[in-house]
Amino acid sequence: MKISFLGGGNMAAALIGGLADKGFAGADLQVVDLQADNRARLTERFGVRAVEGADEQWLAADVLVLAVKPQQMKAALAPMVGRLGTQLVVSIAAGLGLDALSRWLGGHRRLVRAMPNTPALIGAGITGLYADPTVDAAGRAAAEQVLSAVGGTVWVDSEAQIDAVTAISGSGPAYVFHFIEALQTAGREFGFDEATARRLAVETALGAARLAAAADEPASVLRERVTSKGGTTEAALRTLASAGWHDALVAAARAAAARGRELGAELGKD
Ligand SMILES: NC(=O)C1=CN([C@@H]2O[C@H](COP(=O)(O)OP(=O)(O)OC[C@H]3O[C@@H](n4cnc5c(N)ncnc54)[C@H](O)[C@@H]3O)[C@@H](O)[C@H]2O)C=CC1
Ligand SMILES: O=C(O)[C@@H]1CCC=N1
Repeated sequence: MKISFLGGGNMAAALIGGLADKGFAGADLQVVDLQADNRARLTERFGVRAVEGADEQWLAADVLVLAVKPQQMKAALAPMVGRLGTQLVVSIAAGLGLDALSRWLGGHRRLVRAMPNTPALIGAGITGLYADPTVDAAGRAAAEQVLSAVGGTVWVDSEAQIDAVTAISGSGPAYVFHFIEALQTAGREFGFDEATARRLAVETALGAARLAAAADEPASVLRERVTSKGGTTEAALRTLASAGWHDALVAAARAAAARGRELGAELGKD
């Protein structure tokens, strides 16, 4: 399978790194990026061909991955109109709907929306996928193969659910990093040096996430098991409850989903 990337930024580099780890040869991967330094970095690291604009060789791939920012997408797709054949096009852009992408590609419908996340950089991503109903099983399998190079994959039942995936796992690493930042702040306040505060916070997040992944019980049961009656955790959780922490996170995810829909509506009307 030959894969070409439109945009060679953070997410494209993570995907290319994952594919290289899975045994994809540099010769089967290509990138278009406007920035010379991004092109040079990707060629040097992974041996991929990187060009400034979509030429025939770049287009002659089985899968084209759209990895530019949503605001850059329409202009980036314009040079491709009328030049696509049977390629599967996989967009990882937040918000942008299949109808807008298809229109900007001159009516191409062999399209999949995917929403990965930055842990893809270390092969620990999770990606939501939704295919245009016209995409066949082979097309779905190809999209899944690309994204599973960097972690798990989940197919969703409706396109709207891609905005929900964006809100939970696409943006989610930022919520977790914020949580780590807060625990680190507390660690520093207690007098630990930066490295120790960081280690205590990060290992806690990592260990708890691994335990949650391995356990049969829901997270609520695992939480209760940490919480001794009249103990320290109870005091901490009472403070979180009075600060509305749980509801704030749910509201944050709702805001992310709403922003995804808004981006789609704003940009997709062109
Ligand atoms: N950063 C994240 O956590 C996630 C991002 N996404 C989506 O991935 C997409 C890419 O995001 P990042 O990699 O973070 O952005 P980025 O800004 O790192 O990469 C975009 C790249 O596209 C290039 N570019 C811009 N216009 C171009 C054009 N007309 N032709 C060719 N190349 C062009 C830029 O030079 C840049 O290198 C976005 O649509 C975003 O919504 C999806 C999941 C997670
Ligand atoms: O913030 C964003 O719009 C992108 C999509 C998911 C994560 N980052």
